[in-house]
Amino acid sequence: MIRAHSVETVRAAEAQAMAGLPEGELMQRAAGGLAEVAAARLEDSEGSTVVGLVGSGDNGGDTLYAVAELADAGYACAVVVLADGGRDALRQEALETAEDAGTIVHVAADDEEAATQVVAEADLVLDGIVGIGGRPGLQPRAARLVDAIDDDAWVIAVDVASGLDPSGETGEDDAVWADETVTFSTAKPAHLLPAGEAATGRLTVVDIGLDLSEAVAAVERLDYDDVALLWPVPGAGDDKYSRGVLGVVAGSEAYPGAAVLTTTAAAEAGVGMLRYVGSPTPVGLVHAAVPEAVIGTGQVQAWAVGPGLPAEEPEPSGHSQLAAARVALASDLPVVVDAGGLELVDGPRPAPTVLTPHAGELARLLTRLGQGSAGSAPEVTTDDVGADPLAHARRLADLTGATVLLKGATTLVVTPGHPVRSQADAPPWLATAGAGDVLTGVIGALLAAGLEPHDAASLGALVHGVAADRVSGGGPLRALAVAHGIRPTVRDLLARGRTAPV
Ligand SMILES: NC(=O)C1=CN([C@@H]2O[C@H](COP(=O)(O)OP(=O)(O)OC[C@H]3O[C@@H](n4cnc5c(N)ncnc54)[C@H](O)[C@@H]3O)[C@@H](O)[C@H]2O)[C@@H](O)CC1
Ligand SMILES: Nc1ncnc2c1ncn2[C@@H]1O[C@H](COP(=O)(O)OP(=O)(O)O)[C@@H](O)[C@H]1O
Ligand SMILES: [K+]
Repeated sequence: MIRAHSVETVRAAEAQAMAGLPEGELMQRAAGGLAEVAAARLEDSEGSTVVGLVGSGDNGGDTLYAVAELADAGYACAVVVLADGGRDALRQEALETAEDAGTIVHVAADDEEAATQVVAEADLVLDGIVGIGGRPGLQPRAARLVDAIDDDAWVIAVDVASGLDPSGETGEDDAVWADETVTFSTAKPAHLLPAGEAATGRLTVVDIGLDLSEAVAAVERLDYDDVALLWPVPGAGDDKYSRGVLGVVAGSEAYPGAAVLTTTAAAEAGVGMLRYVGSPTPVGLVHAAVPEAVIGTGQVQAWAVGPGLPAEEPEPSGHSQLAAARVALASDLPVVVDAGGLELVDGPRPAPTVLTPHAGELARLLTRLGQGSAGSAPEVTTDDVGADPLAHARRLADLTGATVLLKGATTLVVTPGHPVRSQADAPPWLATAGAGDVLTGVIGALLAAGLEPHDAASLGALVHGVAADRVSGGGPLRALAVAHGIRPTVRDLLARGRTAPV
């Protein structure tokens, strides 16, 4: 699992570590790790020129010491001082170390043209303008210099791409767009959340010896090795009932295919048994596509409700299905709710619940629930959710007490009282009709097996994304192929856990 810690948590761990170390030791470790990564990238690209953009804080200090090491190693190095107050605003010791190693120093406020030219010619740029002490956005001069960076240069953000909100709460267009971020001891929330992830680029964590083992993470991301830890694997004493029965209420006369996608995905995820509740057309399709499924209601351990259910009043043949959906939602069993099922959600349920909206569904649901309780709450639009996905997912989680899985390129899983999980495993090809129905089936299978909603949702998102990536192989995919990709994906990810890491 990749963990990101808040700025406050990192600063506390830093203070604790500093108490037992000589002054400046952490910065030396950070600079050493940074220089090592930078040298490796220069070697790979056969680059020779380095420019450090240096702000007034410790992020600039890291950068100056790293540039000094690179200059010592023979690279042609310069720094551009962006701090208000020029050279005087910097740590003099760090600046002198860089200069003594042969680094050329430009002060942007004194000669912006010369600074711009040296930036434009660099093969590798170290962004040390601001780190975790940064406020969102770049000052105009910094923005102009960042604009001058050559498209072919390799841009390494030191700790956090300058201009981002380190907490990843607010998005910011005016930021350094890094190819890679070298961060220290732990990721920061901006690295894993939609607001900062794209500007972060590849994330490299350099250990500088901060102890965060007891610290609560702000954001988590499951990785491949977590599958073997979390996936429900049957034992010799299990039978189909003990492994978990999933009831699926999905598909309709209008959208019969959703029933096939959801049940196929649940079957591929290895559910103990499947019950399917629907009207005649989807029943016929499920019979043909998933002969393992038993038709009709019965005892289950969890429900998957909603893919392909009409949001409006169903055709007469769908009335008993709609009633089954309402019974499932009113039950004390775990339920994953998607698509049309979300229209039936009117507040907290007293049982484990996963709600899986995309941005538009989340906007509609928040508008409805907000207006239901306050009477005059403003409408929430899809654009509002897109601009601040995490805050809106949190709002629905707070209103319902449920786990909210907000779908997108980065899928967020928000459960009150837990660190946010953020999964970015899928290729953009997954943005295709029916892909969400597959996800619902996988999460339903995991709930039926007894996983907590937070784990079921995030593990489901991971496996769904990895399956899509395999099926795509860089090209188009269809939702049914993703459903059929779940089984080999889980098999291979489980096998990873049984062998040495590769
Ligand atoms: N906390 C830690 O554990 C460690 C931190 N280190 C480094 O120290 C950094 C944090 O250093 P600081 O606390 O000095 O903070 P920063 O270096 O991130 O920046 C703070 C300075 O930048 C100014 N500033 C903030 N936002 C700005 C903006 N948008 N435009 C222009 N100026 C802005 C502030 O007024 C302040 O003077 C980390 O990111 C990391 O690079 C490392 O040296 C080693 C260990
Ligand atoms: N740009 C993207 N990159 C990767 N995955 C994406 C992207 N956009 C959407 N997805 C994923 O594709 C799926 C789409 O689901 P959904 O919107 O519910 O479609 P449908 O309702 O047609 O099944 C979700 O799992 C979502 O996270
Ligand atoms: K930075």
